[in-house]
Amino acid sequence: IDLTTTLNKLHFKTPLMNAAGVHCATTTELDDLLDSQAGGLVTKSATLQPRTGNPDPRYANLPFGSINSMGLPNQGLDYYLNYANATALTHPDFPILLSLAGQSLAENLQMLERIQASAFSGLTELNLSCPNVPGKPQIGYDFDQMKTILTAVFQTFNQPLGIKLPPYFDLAQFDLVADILNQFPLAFINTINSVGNGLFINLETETTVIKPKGGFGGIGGSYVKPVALANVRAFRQRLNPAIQIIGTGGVVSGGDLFELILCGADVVQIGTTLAQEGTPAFGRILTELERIMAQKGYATLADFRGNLKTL
Ligand SMILES: C=Cc1c(C(=O)O)[nH]c(=O)[nH]c1=O
Repeated sequence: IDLTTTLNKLHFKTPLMNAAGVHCATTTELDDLLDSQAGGLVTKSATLQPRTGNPDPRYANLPFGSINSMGLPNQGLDYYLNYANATALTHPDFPILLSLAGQSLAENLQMLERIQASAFSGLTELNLSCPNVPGKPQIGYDFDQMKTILTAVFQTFNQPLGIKLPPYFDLAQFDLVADILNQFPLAFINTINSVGNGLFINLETETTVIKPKGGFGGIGGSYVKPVALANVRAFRQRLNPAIQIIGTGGVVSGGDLFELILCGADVVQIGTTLAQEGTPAFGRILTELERIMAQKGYATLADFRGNLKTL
């Protein structure tokens, strides 16, 4: 069984990695990912300066997933850029993605210029879908702003770039967003980010379970797998084949991983499952995938990638 895959110029030994924001905010967490069976890693979405984020409790595990309103806590771009450049020396072939979530176009352009001026040779993921910074609407739902940002970004940045998208729930929106994205030389899209602004209640105490934003937060885990499958499938059907897809959302088992690849994902990320199970989740899920591939007679991921059949 050959589990290798590529994303732009990066070669992945396995198609599974962390989702930005989970187990990737500090060098300790990032080194943990390096030593795991993950095929690559992505750093916590960065802003130019460090941020402490929203007040606790800002994350909760739920019966079928998780809710979070972290508020973009991170160590600042230079911390992650330095980690990426140091790791490239010790692990030259390990794929590293830098995630950015600037709070303005100017901040995103400043960060891209700093990355471009550095020795960084990995992939950059521009997060257009953070649902948890109070007062900041998700760029991914403002199509004019998304177009403006992508135009400016591609005038500034000449390294491979992908974007992290929020989930969409309407076929006309898939058409509209894909039409915008197909106008740009994107290396990849990553879909989906958490399903924004859900609410979970503690029935006993009649309270919310997280503090920020009155308890509203991004939903992840099994709850969102049908949404992730649909978004990967819809964009694979609509996007220029040169734009690859990272599939994220609701992956708990090897079967879930298989399904996202069947919808067209080139690489798959886990967030909630990694938060709950730790890095052993990578080996468990990959072993389950290999068993399914062997049972079905598939030797490589390309044997079934994107081959979902309809009735
Ligand atoms: C970058 C901020 C994000 C956050 C956050 O830091 O609150 N949570 C998410 O579920 N997705 C995000 O994109």
